[in-house]
Amino acid sequence: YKFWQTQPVPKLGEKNEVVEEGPFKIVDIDQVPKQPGPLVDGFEWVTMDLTQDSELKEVYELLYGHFVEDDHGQFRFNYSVSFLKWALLSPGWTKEWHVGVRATASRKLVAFISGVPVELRVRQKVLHASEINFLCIHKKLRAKRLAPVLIKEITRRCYLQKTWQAIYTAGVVLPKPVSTCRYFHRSLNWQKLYEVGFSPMPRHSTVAQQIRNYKLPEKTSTKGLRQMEAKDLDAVLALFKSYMGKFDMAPVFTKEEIDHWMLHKNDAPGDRVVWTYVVEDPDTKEITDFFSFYGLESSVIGNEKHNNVRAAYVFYYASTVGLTSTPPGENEALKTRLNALVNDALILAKKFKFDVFNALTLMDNSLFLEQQKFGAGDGQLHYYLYNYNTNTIAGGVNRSNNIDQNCSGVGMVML
Ligand SMILES: CCCCCCCCCCCCCC(=O)SCCNC(=O)CCNC(=O)[C@H](O)C(C)(C)COP(=O)(O)OP(=O)(O)OC[C@H]1O[C@@H](n2cnc3c(N)ncnc32)[C@H](O)[C@@H]1OP(=O)(O)O
Ligand SMILES: Cc1c(COc2ccc(F)c(F)c2F)oc2cccc(OCCCNCc3cccnc3)c12
Repeated sequence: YKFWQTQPVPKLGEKNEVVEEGPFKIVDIDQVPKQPGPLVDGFEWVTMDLTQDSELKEVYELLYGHFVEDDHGQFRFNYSVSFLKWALLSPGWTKEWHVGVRATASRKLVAFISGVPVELRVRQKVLHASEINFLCIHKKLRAKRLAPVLIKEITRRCYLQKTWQAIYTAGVVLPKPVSTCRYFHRSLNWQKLYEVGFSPMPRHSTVAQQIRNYKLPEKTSTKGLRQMEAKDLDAVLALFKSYMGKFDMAPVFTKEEIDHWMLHKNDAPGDRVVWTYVVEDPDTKEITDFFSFYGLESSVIGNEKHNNVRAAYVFYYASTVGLTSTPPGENEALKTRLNALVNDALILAKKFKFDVFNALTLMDNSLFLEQQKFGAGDGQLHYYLYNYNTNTIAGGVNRSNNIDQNCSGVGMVML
């Protein structure tokens, strides 16, 4: 960790004594360089303009070929252009935080890192932070210590905008996870997941038996369930605010952010990214629950029958049933309600042709994962905070990496 031990982050290995939470360092903005640091010869810094479809397409192509793969190099995320627009042009975005590296001669985009602003509550403190994602270096430029250069550059640009903290996730262990969640998957199209090599055939089972095991009803069952509309914004905002208050770490969204992150715009060009449903009590007309999921494809590398897997990911949700101080693990009403809602979400995701429904062990997900037939994945997602000393937050898994019914303190879903 030659680079990370120079950074304002906790050291790995330090025993977890309780700390007073706060920044590691107070930054003097006058000391922050006004210009980027040097890049290796033949390459130059660029600030992307992602309002230009041509530049958005360049980021898409870079990520399509060079972003996160699974350990066996079988799958690679395939973030769509409309997904990247949604993720990177969110309320308060600035082009300064869309950082690229181009080869000077060819103009080819060879590296990228991004940030978008988020008001992030960590226990009782709200941080004006940057959500860092899409760090990507072309495969031909790997292992040249370019990542620390990119990280230092986006740090400089965040500091110049008086943003002293950041949140980021990674599948790799770095100094030092604030929380760790585990991947879970619920098959929707078992045969395809088997054919792409994602789902193994359990011993003594058959394709027919597996398909039967994951069969879902045609219709949803929750009374009053319907797609979210603009008229629901205030109700969803209020419900989100009170539900998310129970987690140690969660975003504080404005109405504009609920609109952006939850509401699909029917006239938006390109493929749909987010699906949000509300439950309207037929009598009181009150919005008692909502849930959402986002769509993200993974390219299948080297499979003659399929080149994509369509995955839906659990996004945010809330239920009035969960607004009690009862510990979630003891809130049978919440467990019942969430299982009904997620079962409906599975039915809807299958209707929208998703092959798999993915979830982490964060929020109150451990209340439905087993009952809804999610299987544990071999991936883990580590959460990190930059320049903020934080006591560990429960990630919904225990020391032996199994579901912890006491749920999780993580209420921040990263894309
Ligand atoms: C206040 C504002 C602050 C803003 C910034 C907050 C921090 C943001 C931090 C970034 C959040 C990103 C969130 C996401 O997007 S996570 C997804 C990251 N992207 C990928 O996995 C895509 C495929 N992989 C690649 O493109 C490259 O392998 C990357 C770019 C990942 C590393 O390139 P490369 O393989 O050519 O290595 P190097 O020789 O240049 O550099 C080696 C150094 O880099 C450290 N490394 C390796 N992987 C990661 C990683 N995922 N996060 C942080 N650090 C990482 C590594 O420990 C070593 O440092 P040290 O061990 O010597 O110390
Ligand atoms: C990723 C991921 C998986 C792997 O999913 C599949 C991969 C290939 C398949 F064929 C398939 F069917 C999958 F379900 O299962 C998950 C379950 C829960 C959450 C998951 O990813 C959380 C979103 C991660 N964002 C990408 C990322 C990762 C690391 C750093 N920055 C961004 C995942």
